[in-house]
Amino acid sequence: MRIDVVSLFPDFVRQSAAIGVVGRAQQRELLQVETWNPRDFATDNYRTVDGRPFGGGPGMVMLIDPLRAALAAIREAAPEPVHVIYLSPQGARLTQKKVEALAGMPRIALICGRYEGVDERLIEHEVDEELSIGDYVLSGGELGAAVIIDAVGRLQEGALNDAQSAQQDSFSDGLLDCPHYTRPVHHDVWGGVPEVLLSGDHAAIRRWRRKQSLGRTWLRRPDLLTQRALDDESRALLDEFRREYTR
Ligand SMILES: CN(C)c1ccccc1CNc1ccc(C(N)=O)cn1
Repeated sequence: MRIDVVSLFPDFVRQSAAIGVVGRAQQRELLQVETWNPRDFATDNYRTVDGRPFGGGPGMVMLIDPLRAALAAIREAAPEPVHVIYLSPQGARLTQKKVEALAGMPRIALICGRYEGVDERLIEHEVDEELSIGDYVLSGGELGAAVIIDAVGRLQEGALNDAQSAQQDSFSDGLLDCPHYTRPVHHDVWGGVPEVLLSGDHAAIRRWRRKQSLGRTWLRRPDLLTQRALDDESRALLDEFRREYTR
């Protein structure tokens, strides 16, 4: 998969994508991340990328033409069609479901706004999808781009080893993860570890973990539970958790 990022701070995006699982995915050519600076596509001597807002008011707006030229260069750089995403607080909330959809695409382009954002006509004519990583205001879209690169990059076939993909699965079935423990078995300040995890009874351990994931999701993110039907076994485990919880 190829991801092209349009940003006034290309180093930030490139360096964050060079680290860890995503960096390794790039080395293995499972993922390609390219950055494009709109300033390199500005045609005036001052390499201007922003303009004063029509209608007045504070701040600046990113100009259409440098962005449009960068997108044209992106399209020209490889044959596959490009799905163009604009990161902004006005976008649809990014979810794992959306990440999985993006991870299956041959190419995406991520446009990172700075200042007060970009001219609406660029969004109207060039952007396929506006996405937000959460309901908060950042100085630019680059952190959103880094989030998408990471979430999509780790889903590329071969990016994760077995342990990591198991961890991915525990989140991906729409539930929160269960608690995890490691040595010491008995911590002199914070005590012990749930007995079942020391029992060696792998069926009981699987059951306990599933019950904890269901229970935690019910306690902390009940909204996630309404989004997915529970099979009979999960329903029974959750009922058991709830009975024990209120006791
Ligand atoms: C300057 N701002 C507010 C702005 C306005 C419009 C577009 C881009 C930006 C850049 N900032 C962003 C970008 C994304 C998110 C998000 N929640 O995904 C938060 N902030």
